[in-house]
Amino acid sequence: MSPTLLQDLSDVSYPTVGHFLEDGFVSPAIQSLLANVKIAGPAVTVRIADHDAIAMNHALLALRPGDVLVVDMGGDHQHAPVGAVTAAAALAQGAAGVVVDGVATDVLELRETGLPVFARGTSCLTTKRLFGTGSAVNVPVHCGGVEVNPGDLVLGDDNGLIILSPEAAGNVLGKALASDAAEPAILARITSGEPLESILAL
Ligand SMILES: O=C([O-])CC(=O)C(=O)O
Ligand SMILES: [Mg+2]
Repeated sequence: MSPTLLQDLSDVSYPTVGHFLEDGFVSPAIQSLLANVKIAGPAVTVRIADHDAIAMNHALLALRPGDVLVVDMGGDHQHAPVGAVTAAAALAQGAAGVVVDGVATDVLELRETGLPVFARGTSCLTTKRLFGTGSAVNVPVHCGGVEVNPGDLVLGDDNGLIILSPEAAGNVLGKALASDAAEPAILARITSGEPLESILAL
C-alpha cells in the first residue's frame, strides 16, 4: 500500500466513491453511533462465535495504531461485543475505529470516548468470557454483506461504510478526487441562479 493512500483516501468525500463503484458498500443498517466521524484505516478482523468475549480480547491485542477493528458476529445481532471497556482498550491501542456487524453497548460511554464505533444498533445484552474455540482473529470475515480481508481499507463516516482492497481503493482514488474538485463549481453555478437546463446534462 502506498504510504499516502490512506491520507489521500481520507481527503475524498466517501459518498463520491459511490459515484464510481457498486461493490464494497456495507449495509446501511450499520451506522456510526457517534456524530461527525470520518475514519480511514486497514482492517483487523475478528469472527466471534457463540457470543464469546475472549475473541475480542485477542483482537484488541492485535490492533496497531490506525487500524480499524471489524467484528463479524456471525449473524448474532443480540449480543454486544463492544462497549465502554473494549472501546477504551481499542483507543489505548490507537485504533481509528470499530465496526460491528451486530450491536454495541454502553453507548453513552462510547460517545464519551470519542472512538468512532459503527453498529446495527445497541443492546444491553453483552458477550461473555466463554473461552470457546470457534472464534478467530485476522481471518476473512463478512460485514454488512461485504467480504473483508485483513488489511482491506475501511472508510467510514456519518453516511456509512465502504470496505475496499487497497488495489480497488487506489483505482478509484483519482476519479473521486477529480469529482470532488469539480463539484464546488457546479454548486456555485446552481446557487448563482444559472438555468438548470444549462448545468444538468439531460
Ligand atoms: O463486555 C462486552 O461484551 C462489552 C462491554 O460491555 C464493554 O466492552 O464494556
Ligand atoms: Mg461494558
